[in-house]
Amino acid sequence: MVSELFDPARWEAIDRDYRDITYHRATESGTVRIAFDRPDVRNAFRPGTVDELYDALDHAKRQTDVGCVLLTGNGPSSKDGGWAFCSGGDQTVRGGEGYEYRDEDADRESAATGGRLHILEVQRLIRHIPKPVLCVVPGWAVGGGHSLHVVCDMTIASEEHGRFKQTDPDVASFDGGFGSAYLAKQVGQKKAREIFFLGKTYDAQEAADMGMVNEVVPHDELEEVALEWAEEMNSKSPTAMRMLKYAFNMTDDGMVGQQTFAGEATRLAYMTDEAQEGRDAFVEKRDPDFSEFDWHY
Ligand SMILES: CC(C)(COP(=O)(O)OP(=O)(O)OC[C@H]1O[C@@H](n2cnc3c(N)ncnc32)[C@H](O)[C@@H]1OP(=O)(O)O)[C@@H](O)C(=O)NCCC(=O)NCCSC(=O)CCC(=O)c1ccccc1C(=O)O
Repeated sequence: MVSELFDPARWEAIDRDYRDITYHRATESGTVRIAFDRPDVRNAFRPGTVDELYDALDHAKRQTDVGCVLLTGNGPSSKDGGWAFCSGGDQTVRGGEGYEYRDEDADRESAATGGRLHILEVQRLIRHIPKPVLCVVPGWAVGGGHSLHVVCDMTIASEEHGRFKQTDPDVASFDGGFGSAYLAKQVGQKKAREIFFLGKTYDAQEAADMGMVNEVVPHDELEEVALEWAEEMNSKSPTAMRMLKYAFNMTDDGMVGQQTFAGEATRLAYMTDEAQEGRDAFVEKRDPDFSEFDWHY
C-alpha cells in the first residue's frame, strides 16, 4: 500500500529508483503525485529524500503533457497511526555542518562527505517549475515541511489531521526566505511572527482562516479533491497558467522574478514571424527586414 488515501486505480507508478518518496502519474489526466514516504518519522527528509524530491520535480517539470504536481505525504505511520505531510529536516542525521548521508544513504551517488542544506534548492524548483504545485497536507506540516507548504502554489489540508507548526527556532534553524518572509505575505506580519516566535500548533481550519491554506477537506476525500483541482487546472491554457504563475512570483522574486517572466515572454516572441525574420537574416548574412511587422500598441 502506497498510502491509505491513495487510490491505486487512478495512478500508475513512474519508474524511478526512489527509497524515500513515491512518484506516480494519474491514469486519466496530466497530473503527477510526489509523496514523502517515511511515515514512521512523520515524513522527515534526509539528504537522500531531498535528492529524490528534486529529481522527481525536475522530471515533472520536463513532462510537457503534465500540467499539475501534487506534493503530499504517505501515511499513516505504522507505529502509531499518525499522519504527516512532512516534519522537516531529519534531526537524527543532522551533523555539525548540516544534514548528513548516513547508513543506507551513504552508498548514494550523490552522497557528499559534508552536511547538506539543499532543501532550499527544492523550494526554488517548486517556485520556478512552470506549472502549479498543489500541496496536499494529510497531517503534520512542521519546520522545513511547513516551509515547503508555504512555497507551494496552493495548499489543501485534511480537516481531521492537518496540523501546522513552526519548530525552526526550537532546533536552532531558521528559514529566512520563503518559509518566513513569503509566509508573512500570506498571513500578515504579526501572524507570521507568532507562528515562528511562539511555535503554536494550528489546525487546518485555523490555517485556512489566516490565509495559508486554500481549502479544508474531509480526510478521506483529500486526494480525490486534489485530483479534481488538478484536473481543473489541467483544462486551462498552459501558456496562460505558466505566465500567471511567473506573474504572481515576480513582485517578490526581484531580478530573478523578472528574468523568469521575461524569459517566457521571449519564448513567446521567438514563436513569431518577426523573430524568425531576425534569425533568418543573421543565418542568411543579410540585413533583417522588419518592415511588414506592426509597432503594436
Ligand atoms: C512533527 C511533530 C510535531 C509530530 O509530533 P507527534 O505526532 O507527537 O509525533 P512524535 O512522536 O513526535 O514523532 C513520531 C516519530 O517521528 C520522529 N520524528 C518526527 N519528526 C522528526 C524529524 N524532523 N526528524 C527525525 N525524526 C522525527 C519522532 O522522533 C518519532 O520517532 P520515534 O522513534 O517513534 O520516537 C513532532 O514530531 C516534531 O516536532 N518533530 C520535529 C519537527 C522539527 O523540529 N523539524 C525540524 C525543523 S528544522 C528543519 O526542518 C530544517 C530544514 C532545512 O533544512 C532548512 C535549512 C536552511 C534554511 C531553511 C530550512 C527550512 O526550514 O526549510
